[in-house]
Parts: sequence; structure tokens; C-alpha cells
Amino acid sequence: MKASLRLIPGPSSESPPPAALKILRLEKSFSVNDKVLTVLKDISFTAAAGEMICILGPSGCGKSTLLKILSGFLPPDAGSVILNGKPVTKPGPDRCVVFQEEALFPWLTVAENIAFGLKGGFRGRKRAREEVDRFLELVGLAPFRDYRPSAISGGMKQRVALARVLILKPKVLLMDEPFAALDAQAREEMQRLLLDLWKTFSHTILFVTHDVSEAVTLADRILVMGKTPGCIQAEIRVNLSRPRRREDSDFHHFCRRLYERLRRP
Ligand SMILES: Nc1ncnc2c1ncn2[C@@H]1O[C@H](COP(=O)(O)OP(=O)(O)OP(=O)(O)O)[C@@H](O)[C@H]1O
Repeated sequence: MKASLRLIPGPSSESPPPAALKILRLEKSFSVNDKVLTVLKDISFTAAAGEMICILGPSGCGKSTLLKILSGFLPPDAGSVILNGKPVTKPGPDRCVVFQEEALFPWLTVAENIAFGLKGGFRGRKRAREEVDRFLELVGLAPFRDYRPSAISGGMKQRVALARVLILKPKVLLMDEPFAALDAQAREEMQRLLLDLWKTFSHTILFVTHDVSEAVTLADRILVMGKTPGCIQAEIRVNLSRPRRREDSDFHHFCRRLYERLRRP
């Protein structure tokens, strides 16, 4: 059976309004074998509420480190992260991370994986079941609710990972190359699904990718990072209407601009 995308119902009344992020002069170094490695230097940018930002850069430029700081799992050495006017100092339910490795619990079913974060804090089992059903429907996995992760494809696992964080109603989604391990077709399907969900929920999204065409497909704005130490070298607004088509010349124009920017030292 193949997972199919469904018409996406509107947000529930509980969906929080999206949040604006302000990142000010972040710095981060690590000590490795008595040497100090400066990974991020003077990173500043803003994300408007509901904006989709892609962060593009070479391997090792500090993209994942940046997302860890934004999620509150890693403290910066200097600088600050401000979410809707308040400093971020620790992880919180207003920011959720989706990783490349979907890290589902193998002993739980698809539905139980999606429900996992709700346990304890949710008002009653019936309500939780309804919410899980709704999110299963949203990501096109309703027929697979009782399957275990070992019995579904990589793309379907990433749908579960997405539903599992969306059900927590975050304001900001931090996505660390979430589709990088998927084949081209599954990847495009996931990009379409993400855009549909974003249209519905209007999260503020920071999406890390190596892939130039993925960035042009998704982003309102692309931040191009340079390496050693990681810094923002360019900011490109993608003013193409959606849905974007890879075969359009405007799409190619943006890809070319990005390749040129990435090739520059
Ligand atoms: N906890 C750590 N201790 C020491 N060095 C670290 C630590 N975390 C990351 N680094 C180093 O920081 C640099 C940036 O790593 P990071 O994973 O943020 O880069 P990236 O741009 O996400 O790379 P990739 O695209 O390959 O995933 C690398 O040189 C990495 O080895």
C-alpha cells in the first residue's frame, strides 16, 4: 500500500500564532584536543513570523550547530536568540526539531509514535486519539496507523517524524536536512507535503539543506553560509510564486546564483 497525500484540513483553534526569531551576533567554539575550533562567528539574522528560511552551506560550516543553539540544546558562547521578544535559554515546546534520521521508537506503532509527546500533558485519551487521527490524516498515513516503523518506507518514517512534532503545536520548526536520505521522488513528495502543512499552520521554519534546488523550491529567503568559521555570506530572497517548477527558467536562475555564491571562497 502506498502512502497518499490528502486534502489538508485547516488548523485547529489551538494552533499558536507563528513566532518571530531574532538572532544576534552568535558565536560558538569547541575545544578539540586542546585546540579551539571556532565554528560560528557573528551570526545575525531575523526570521519573520511564518517565514520559511533555508540555510544552505558546505559540510562542516556549522549549520547543525546553529540549529542546536536555536533549539536551546546548546548554549552559544556569545550572542542571543530572541523568540517573540523573549531570550531562548533552554529547549521548549515552542521549538521542535526534525532530523535527517527520523529516530522513531521501533517498538511503538505509527500512531503511538505520533502520540508519544502528548502523554502526560494531554487532556484525556479521547481527545488525544482524535488529535492523532487528525495528524495521521494530515500526513497521509491513516491506513498505516498500526504499522511499526520497520514496516514502512523512509519517506513514511519522515512523515511520522513530522506529524510527531506538529502535533505538539510548535511555533518554530527547526529542520536539519530532514529529507536528505530519501530518494528523489520521496524527497519531492515530502517537500510538497511540507509546503502544504506550512500553508495550513504558518509555522516559522528554519530548514537546513545541502541541496540548492530544495532551497529554491521551499524558501522565502535563503541564507548562504560560508565556512571556517561559519558565517552568513549572503541572503537571497526567492521571489518566485508557488508552486515552483524546477523546469522554469526563473527557478534555474536562482539555482545558478546560489551555485555561484557557494563556489566563491
Ligand atoms: N560537540 C562538538 N565538539 C567538537 N566539535 C564539534 C562539535 N559539534 C560540532 N563540531 C564541529 O563543528 C563543525 C561544524 O559542525 P556542524 O555539524 O554544525 O556542521 P554542518 O554544517 O551541520 O555539517 P554537515 O552539513 O556535514 O552536517 C565541524 O567541524 C564539527 O566537527
